[in-house]
Amino acid sequence: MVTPYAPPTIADLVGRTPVVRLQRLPVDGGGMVLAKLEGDNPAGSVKDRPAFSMIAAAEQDGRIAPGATLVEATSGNTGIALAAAAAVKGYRMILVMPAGSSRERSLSMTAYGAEVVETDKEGGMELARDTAEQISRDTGAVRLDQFANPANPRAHELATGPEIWEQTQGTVTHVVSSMGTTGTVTGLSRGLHAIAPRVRVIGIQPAPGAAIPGIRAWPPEYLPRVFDPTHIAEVRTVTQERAVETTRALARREGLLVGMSSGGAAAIALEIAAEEPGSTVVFIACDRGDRYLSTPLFDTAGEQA
Ligand SMILES: Cc1ncc(COP(=O)(O)O)c(C=O)c1O
Repeated sequence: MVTPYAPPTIADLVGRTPVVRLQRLPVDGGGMVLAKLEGDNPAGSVKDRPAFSMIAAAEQDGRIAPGATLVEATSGNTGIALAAAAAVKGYRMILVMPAGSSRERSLSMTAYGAEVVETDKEGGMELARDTAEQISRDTGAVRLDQFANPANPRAHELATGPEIWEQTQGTVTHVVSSMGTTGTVTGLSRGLHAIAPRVRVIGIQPAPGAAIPGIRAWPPEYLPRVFDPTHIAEVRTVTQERAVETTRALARREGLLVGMSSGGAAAIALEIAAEEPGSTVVFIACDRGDRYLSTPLFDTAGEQA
């Protein structure tokens, strides 16, 4: 019997992102460093996985049906991913984000048909989260709440972690992931622990005062509910300077145009590989650098290449 042609949908293209080996950044006699390129997801970031997973879970629970309105607080990538997922599923999407995020981000969201509500920059993500809650109370819009929704880490537990194991043919020794909602680090550490408990998963947060889009060192009262440190070996901090420097080096010396949180994770991955000869260190490259071209991230005019 001939199998009928079944072309993939956009949801089918989420995940199975490539892994590439760094070639020119120095590891000084240490291990190998690999980047998992989450910017290759269809809406451009690691957040495509939880966006499609949270909407699918809400549909399965009967919390939403086509025509429903959804609301979410987001620093950017989740909003873009949710806007894409809501567009193809037929939901109205309201996204709440602090003012001052890169212009590409809000334009991408509105291009997908979402509505963007900007909150005061000084209030940060905490105010955006409180505002999304208020909109939900006032209008009945359904909150997906990526900070508390188990479908966020589950997407990484079921896919991102096992993918890393398979793609490295079981040689991975360390995985480095920067922490925003902490869904990626929590989920992939669970998924990897189930297969290979010896793999060390390292979370990255910004050093005090560092502004790295998408990641945060949370005050205890705002620590995301999805956070589960059980299988996270350690949390390291990265300065903004090192994150920026490494992001630029990834573009100029590796041909990898990624965002600043990816550069922060890469800096720590290089540090670990230098400490551990024979290691295979995978870092999560959360999104693509072209999402930041209107910001100073790659504005190196006058600097030495
Ligand atoms: C650029 C960027 N890096 C890292 C992260 C962190 O991912 P997670 O929320 O899974 O911790 C995010 C999350 O939105 C992000 O947008």
